[in-house]
Amino acid sequence: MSDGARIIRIVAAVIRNEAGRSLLVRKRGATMFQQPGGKRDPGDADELATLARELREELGCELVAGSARLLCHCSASAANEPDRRVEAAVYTVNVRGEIAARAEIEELCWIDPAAPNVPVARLSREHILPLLRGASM
Ligand SMILES: Nc1nc2c([nH]c(=O)n2[C@H]2C[C@H](O)[C@@H](COP(=O)(O)OP(=O)(O)OP(=O)(O)O)O2)c(=O)[nH]1
Repeated sequence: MSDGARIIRIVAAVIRNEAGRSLLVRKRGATMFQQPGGKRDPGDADELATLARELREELGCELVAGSARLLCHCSASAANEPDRRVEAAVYTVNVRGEIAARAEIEELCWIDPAAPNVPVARLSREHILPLLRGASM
């Protein structure tokens, strides 16, 4: 596989509640929890359009316009495809509406970024959760 084919580009969301816990999702058939989000579709105007669409599809909630802040760009081996790397643009966002597992999402979990009590995919565990520790963004 060429280097380009090995890379999966995604846009990912950090959603936090009042207690500072962060929302992770587990897809059907997967064991690891990861950030809500996904790959850009050809019809998406930009990264935030991708994020808004994925949040609607996966969680049934709406991205609050103007709330997204770029947290980081990061990369790790992909959770569900070990021979590939995932490269992510990660945004902290506010959402509106009730959050519920939809489509291919089997389980939701609000974790303490400093002490997740579920198995967490590498991108989140190594790069994203460390940025959230002690911060109540
Ligand atoms: N969404 C998301 N994907 C992640 C994370 N960490 C990580 O390794 N991945 C991997 C899992 C998958 O191999 C790939 C993303 O694929 P995906 O299946 O979530 O994206 P998608 O919803 O757009 O895909 P698709 O079902 O439309 O094909 O990136 C993460 O925190 N969030």
